[in-house]
Amino acid sequence: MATNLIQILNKCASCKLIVINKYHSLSCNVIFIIIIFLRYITYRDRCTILEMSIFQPNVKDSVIKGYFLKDASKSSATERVLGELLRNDPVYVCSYLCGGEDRQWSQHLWSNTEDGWVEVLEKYCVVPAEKPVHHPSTLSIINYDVFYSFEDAYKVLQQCVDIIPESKAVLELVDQRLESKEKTDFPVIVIEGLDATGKTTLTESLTEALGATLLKSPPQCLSPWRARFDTEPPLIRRAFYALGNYLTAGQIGQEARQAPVIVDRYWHSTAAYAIATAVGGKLGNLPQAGSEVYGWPGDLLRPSLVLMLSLSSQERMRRLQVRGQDKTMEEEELEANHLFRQKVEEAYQRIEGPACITVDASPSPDQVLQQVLLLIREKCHL
Ligand SMILES: Nc1ncnc2c1ncn2[C@@H]1O[C@H](COP(=O)(O)OP(=O)(O)OP(=O)(O)O)[C@@H](O)[C@H]1O
Ligand SMILES: Nc1ccn([C@H]2C[C@H](O)[C@@H](COP(=O)(O)O)O2)c(=O)n1
Repeated sequence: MATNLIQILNKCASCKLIVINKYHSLSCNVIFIIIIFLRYITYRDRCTILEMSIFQPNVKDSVIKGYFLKDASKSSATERVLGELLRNDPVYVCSYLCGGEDRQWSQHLWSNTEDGWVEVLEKYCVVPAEKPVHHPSTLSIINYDVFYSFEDAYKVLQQCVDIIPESKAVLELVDQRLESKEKTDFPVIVIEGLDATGKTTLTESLTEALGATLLKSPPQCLSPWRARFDTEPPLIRRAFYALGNYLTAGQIGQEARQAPVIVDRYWHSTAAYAIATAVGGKLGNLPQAGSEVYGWPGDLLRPSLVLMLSLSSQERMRRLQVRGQDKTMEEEELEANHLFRQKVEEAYQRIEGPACITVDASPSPDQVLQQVLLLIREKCHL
């Protein structure tokens, strides 16, 4: 990362300013103001803004997300206005200067005093560093992209009530959720997979074949708010889906007293999409198999069996075209980004407690059904 910073700095010609803010700790209002302001000055003064993170190599939760602002103007207006905006908020502000005979870059920390932002005397040299073992995006997945307890996801939506009024309605529904026991009387079978792999087709035929109850995550009762939360940043969006799983878990607990339950998407989807989105770049950047990010939340009902439908990308694309429905943003991303699709599938396969079993979804609907019924009979003794 330090190398990246140096590469960026070396392309800079004059004094630069970096604003790093900790997304978790800043109120969303402040973040929006900063973004609007940055867009405004970018437009006016030809500043460049890059998303940026700082982190200690291989140290968990050390990633701090922020912005790198490359300010081409000679005036100090940018610093002044930013100083005003950030007066009362816990942000780190640093500037980078290139100087001396060796033209070395140095980092200068800024401090928020009664007289405004002032540079502290201490300064640090910017030097290249070894490539870290863990990709920085994997150091802050927990409780930012993936939530491992009801409480952690709930807290996020609670903090959003002022800026996203819909959160209140979601929290009210979640407050009335049914409690689920650890063990269910009848088997609970989850069907997972990328879009258009045949989940709806299979879950419907399975439900009929087994005389089961069909449930979904997120559950139907969250539908009015789903599109709203889909436009939010990952922290909020993923907390919404995490809470959806707890609502579905309550329904599973209730329904599995009377009959087997089939579930169309559950925790594997929530975690796999979130991890694949959070991890930038290549497949190898995913946290290694066995990492705690692939663990199951301790307080979420565990299904008896999780099956992941897998298809070649050509056949999946063909089915998407035949279906011809509107695509969600993430579906579009899947089409455009083969790498992302691979990362989602790989993350699915690494999730544990229970792990998913991959099913070849390319045969005819009836053949897939028969194959899955065999697996269910073998694993769940149904
Ligand atoms: N085994 C199959 N062989 C051929 N076509 C199939 C098969 N299963 C489903 N399809 C077709 O592929 C399309 C996508 O299937 P389906 O809607 O069941 O997928 P899905 O995984 O539920 O998608 P999404 O997650 O986007 O809702 C549909 O047009 C469906 O009729
Ligand atoms: N339990 C779930 C279900 C869905 N999601 C997210 C992951 C994708 O962004 C999208 C896919 O859903 P679909 O378009 O197939 O309805 O929803 C999740 O995070 N958790």
